[in-house]
Amino acid sequence: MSNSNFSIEEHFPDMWDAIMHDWLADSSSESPDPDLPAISPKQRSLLRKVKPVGLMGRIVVLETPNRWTKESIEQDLIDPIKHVLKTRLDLSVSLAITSTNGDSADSDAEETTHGTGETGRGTHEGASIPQSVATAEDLSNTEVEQLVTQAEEKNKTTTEEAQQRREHDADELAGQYSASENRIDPNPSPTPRHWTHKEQATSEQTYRSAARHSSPTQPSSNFNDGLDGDSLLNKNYTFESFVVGSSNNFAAAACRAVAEAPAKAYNPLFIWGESGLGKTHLLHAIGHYAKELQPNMRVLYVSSEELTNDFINSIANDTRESFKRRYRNLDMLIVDDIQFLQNKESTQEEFFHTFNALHQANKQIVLSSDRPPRQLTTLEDRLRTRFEGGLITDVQTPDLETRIAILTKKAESDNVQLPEDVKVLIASRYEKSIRELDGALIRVTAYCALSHEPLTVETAEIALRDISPADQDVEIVPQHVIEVVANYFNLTTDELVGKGRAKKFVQARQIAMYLCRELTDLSLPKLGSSFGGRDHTTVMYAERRVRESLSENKKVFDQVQELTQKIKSHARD
Ligand SMILES: Nc1ncnc2c1ncn2[C@@H]1O[C@H](COP(=O)(O)OP(=O)(O)OP(=O)(O)O)[C@@H](O)[C@H]1O
Repeated sequence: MSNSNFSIEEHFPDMWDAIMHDWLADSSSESPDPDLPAISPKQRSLLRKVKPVGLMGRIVVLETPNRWTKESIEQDLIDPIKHVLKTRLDLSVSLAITSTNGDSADSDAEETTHGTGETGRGTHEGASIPQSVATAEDLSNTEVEQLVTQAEEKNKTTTEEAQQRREHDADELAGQYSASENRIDPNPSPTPRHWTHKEQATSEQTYRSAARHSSPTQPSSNFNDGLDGDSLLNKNYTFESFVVGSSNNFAAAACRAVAEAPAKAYNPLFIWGESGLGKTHLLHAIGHYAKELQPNMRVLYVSSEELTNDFINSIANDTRESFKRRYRNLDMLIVDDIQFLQNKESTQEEFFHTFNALHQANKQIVLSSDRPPRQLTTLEDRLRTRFEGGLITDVQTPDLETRIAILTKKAESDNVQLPEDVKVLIASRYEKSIRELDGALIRVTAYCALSHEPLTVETAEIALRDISPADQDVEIVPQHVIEVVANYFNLTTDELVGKGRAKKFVQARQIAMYLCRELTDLSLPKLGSSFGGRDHTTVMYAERRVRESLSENKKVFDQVQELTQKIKSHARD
């Protein structure tokens, strides 16, 4: 098999991570994909505990931390998981679930179903495993255990191979893939699915995406966008990956101090600054570093939106006590984007008590916002005063040198060879937000990979033409974007911003949200309200989804480029 062939088995753990991540994000979004089954909070928490061991033939081998989780998944989630894998990978599979604490033997399969003729038997790479089974129950316990061993062995080998390949593959760019029996989608649909994009991706890009989910040398173990266990910390956001410059050195130093001496240095620590300047990154970095220094530390990162949802659910499900336990039995509580608590009175009330309980117990609290506490005018005074009681620090727009350093770091971590002059070009154009800087880097590398062009200033110019700040004197408002995108996809503007969940609406809507985020300066909540009063998290989700597709799918890339041009000329008219 050529190095550039795409094998589902080889990439299965990463694909599982990405698919589950999407499913979870989708299930809490306001306009969930109708193709994905709805899941309850309990099912979400169960899914988070599943580790993909591998894909063996048509059997997906999954590991759970204990028997209870395993049994609950078998009871509640087998069919939804199969459905999602079928939808996303066009793969009909059965699931073999095990638990790590050795109790799988008494909880899994029905020995009696064996040899009935219903269950096909075959060999896979010399090992005796079932080829087609209707459900996980068709497997015996011994077979499940065998599968786990085989899948782990296989993972080990493919991970090593992948690592070697990556070292040689930097120049194997888009298009150099060929058909194989393991191709994901032999009949690509007119609207490509996420993993169809992967087929088109370069081996380098495949790993770029994989690297975002797992360490390059380790099999992936967790799907939540690289989220780390119960703390919900994103593994990519560490101090090591954070570039310190004059715009953020005070904030970064305060964050380190808090991680090194929680509840001693500054409590609470309040970080504020405009969108895309690294607040969230720093919050996660504090959590990681604190846990590195004190592994038993109980750290929790939540956005204020999640905090609000948790609180509302605790009322709806009558689980106030467990809410309190979750938030008060912590050593460090990190709450992002606290400005979204404004106008949410009961959540503010509850948070006030949580804050007091933690503070009095000498536990660390870290908060972020898009503005300083005194400008959180609709927040209750007593909360604002609490926030002002610790250290307040801000992050500012980075200078050119820092922006170049950030690009260098990002390119390195994505295994992209970025020439110095291209770095300077991008860094000197995108000054206001590091998210924008990253977006520009993605457009440039995606353009070169997808069009087989070398990465040069000339190709970067072409890739960035439509988002060049030279055009930023044109004022674009969401209505421009909505009209142009609706027209482009043959929809009415009402359909575009409406509640329709058919794929054609959802995809066009997500692209429109992405373009609004890129081409306007409006805040997430404002954009949410431009799209039929949706929540800001829906816009965030749409943005992430389109960003991912952009670097992996030529069709989406071209659509976004073309639409950008059309929107700008529409705004000029
Ligand atoms: N100094 C930095 N070094 C490396 N990457 C950075 C730095 N600052 C920001 N980033 C990256 O820029 C992107 C946006 O940063 P982040 O999400 O932390 O911004 P934010 O200030 O929380 O924005 P928002 O208020 O919109 O949530 C992330 O991918 C982050 O890793």
